[in-house]
Amino acid sequence: MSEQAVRLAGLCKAFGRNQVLRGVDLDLSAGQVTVLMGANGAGKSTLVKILCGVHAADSGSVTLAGQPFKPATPSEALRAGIVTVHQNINDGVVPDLDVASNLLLDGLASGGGVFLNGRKMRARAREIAAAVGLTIDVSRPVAGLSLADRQLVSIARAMAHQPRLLILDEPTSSLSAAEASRLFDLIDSLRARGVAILYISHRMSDIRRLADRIVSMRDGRISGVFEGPELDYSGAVRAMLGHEITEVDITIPQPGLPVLEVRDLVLRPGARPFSLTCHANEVVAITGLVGAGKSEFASVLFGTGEAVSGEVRLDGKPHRPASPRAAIDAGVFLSPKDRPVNAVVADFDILRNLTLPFLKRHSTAQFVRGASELATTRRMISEMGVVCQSPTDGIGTLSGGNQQKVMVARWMAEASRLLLLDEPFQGVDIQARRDIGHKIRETAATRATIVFVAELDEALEIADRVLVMSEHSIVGEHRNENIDVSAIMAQVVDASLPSAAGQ
Ligand SMILES: Nc1ncnc2c1ncn2[C@@H]1O[C@H](COP(=O)(O)OP(=O)(O)OP(=O)(O)O)[C@@H](O)[C@H]1O
Repeated sequence: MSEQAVRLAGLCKAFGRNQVLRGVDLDLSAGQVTVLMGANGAGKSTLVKILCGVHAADSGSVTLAGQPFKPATPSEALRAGIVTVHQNINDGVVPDLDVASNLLLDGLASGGGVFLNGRKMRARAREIAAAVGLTIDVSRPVAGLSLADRQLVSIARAMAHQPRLLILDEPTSSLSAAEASRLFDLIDSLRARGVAILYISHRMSDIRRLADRIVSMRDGRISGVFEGPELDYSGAVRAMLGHEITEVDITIPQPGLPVLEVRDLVLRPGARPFSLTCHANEVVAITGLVGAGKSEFASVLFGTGEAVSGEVRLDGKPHRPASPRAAIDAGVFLSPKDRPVNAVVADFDILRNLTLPFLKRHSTAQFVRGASELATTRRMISEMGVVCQSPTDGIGTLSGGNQQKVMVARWMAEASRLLLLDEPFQGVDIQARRDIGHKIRETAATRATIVFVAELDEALEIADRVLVMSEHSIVGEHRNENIDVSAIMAQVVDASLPSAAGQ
């Protein structure tokens, strides 16, 4: 039996009238990875925020190595050895500072600052970065880094401490497969050194790779604990949902008329030209590695990027939007990836966030506009299963996954010709993924052509066709019937292989 590092007993927490934690009892052991699973809004991040000193519990207790533990601030928790990598990436870094300052910040703040000059600081920062396998110019400002690199900086920063408990809240959602695998190796080595690890994720592949034990949470309570040599993954999912997962029904329709026609498009100098056609009522997925050019393609269609050459037509007419506004007016909508950074307006409520792009379309009379916005918002909250108290809740009071649902819903509330969804399943739980998948198919069947960017397993769950992108070009196209997954995987990693099906 491993040594018990942290014990939570009867933890309760409410925000106003919203009782979020309802008596959580949980033990975390040294040298063990406990995966915490729970639907969006179940209370996972709130639990984490109590452990790391962001929130205080209303009642209940935490014991750390046998001693009562009630951190009043995040730095107090950090000094006690509780290291947290948060879901919202900006919680773990200071974007205005450079990488070196971010990596050394906690030492400096706690009086451990012995770094007299910039050269020594940078050398120490490089050491910290190298310890987690991060190779990056440490004098670069964090604000200019990709989300994945920012996350690695926040992880490296956390590793600079001697963690007793390491908490990772959905750490892989914006990492490439190679970056995620590096993180998993790191977790393995920390586990071997006796660190207790609490890992929160909606990704089954992460869970299967890492879990020694799975704890399911539902409605603010622990609803199941699964351990032993054979972990019961389906049992854990059932315990977190309270029911079986409902699957998306895909009946692939005969393609309608062409809506989007792309001819000999070159996304970057030197990239291979590609062509494709997407038809009315079709659901098309694009999959590929991080950096393959999927988001760049979407940005060309949405007027935020430009191709080197080639032609795009929408309903037979040339489509070269000079701005997102021009794209929206032509009926092309884009829900960008990394929505916490790229889309959420933190100061607005759900209603304003949801209706923001369409303010002009709602009636000009103030009271009518209010009523129609409210009705749309209520409908989307219900259809997407957003867990909230009211449409006028501040967006920041929603759980991460529920914010994501609102941002995807934003673009499904109005009719479009072509709806582009970049990573619509980032941060959402397994049932929400099916619900959004269902909504995508329903929207396509009634009023749009949908092109979405996703992981292969997500693509196969809901798309009519799967396109593979590599090195800024489409290298494979597969109708989602009797699909050969290994052939797609080969194309994902090797652009030189021939396409399994022609255009
Ligand atoms: N600062 C806050 N003010 C008000 N309500 C909040 C606040 N933070 C969280 N909540 C509410 O607490 C509930 C649980 O949110 P929490 O972020 O803990 O969920 P979660 O399980 O981490 O979900 P996800 O998988 O979506 O990240 C939600 O209903 C959310 O609206």
